[in-house]
Amino acid sequence: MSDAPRPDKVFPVSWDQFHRDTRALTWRLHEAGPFEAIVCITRGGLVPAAIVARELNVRIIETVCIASYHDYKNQGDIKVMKGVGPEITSMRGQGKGVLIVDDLVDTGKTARVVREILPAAHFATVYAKPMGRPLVDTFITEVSQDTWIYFPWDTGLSYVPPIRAGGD
Ligand SMILES: O=P(O)(O)OC[C@H]1O[C@H](OP(=O)(O)OP(=O)(O)O)[C@H](O)[C@@H]1O
Ligand SMILES: Nc1nc2[nH]cnc2c(=O)[nH]1
Ligand SMILES: [Mg+2]
Repeated sequence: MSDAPRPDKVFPVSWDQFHRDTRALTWRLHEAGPFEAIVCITRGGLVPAAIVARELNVRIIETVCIASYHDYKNQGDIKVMKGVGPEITSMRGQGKGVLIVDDLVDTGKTARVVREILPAAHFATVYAKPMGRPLVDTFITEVSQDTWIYFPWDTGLSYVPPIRAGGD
């Protein structure tokens, strides 16, 4: 018996879908900008940040390194392992003109911590769950709170049994 997680609902996302969703996010951000710099929340924010930076032609990219989920669905204390550097903090107005990018917002705990660091920055995620949604300025797709999103970098192709077992 596999001890793989069995979530209530799952939302698997392919590379292709992730790229399309992030591009759609970027169209909205293009209207909300311009942005001088991107701060991505590692590690999940690295992938959308690369796509957004390419589309919006942003060359200054900083990381804020945060860990909270030790394993599937178990969130511990938020640990800021690396904050943002002086290139970002010395910018005018507490993050004005800075775009924060993450893959998703769930409970909003991570977003809250990063917003404290850069209160005037624009916060964008590709996906949002209801609890975290108020903390995000721009997102593309909302999923229910009891849904677990599987990103393409966390998954691989595998056999799926038919919906009706056996058959005759
Ligand atoms: O809204 P919250 O409940 O705080 O959850 C959202 C955060 O959880 C995930 O990161 P995680 O801490 O799992 O680290 P990772 O990005 O390195 O996978 C995700 O990438 C978000 O950053
Ligand atoms: N992969 C993934 N990480 C998360 N961290 C918090 N919520 C989620 C989720 O739904 N999927
Ligand atoms: Mg993350």
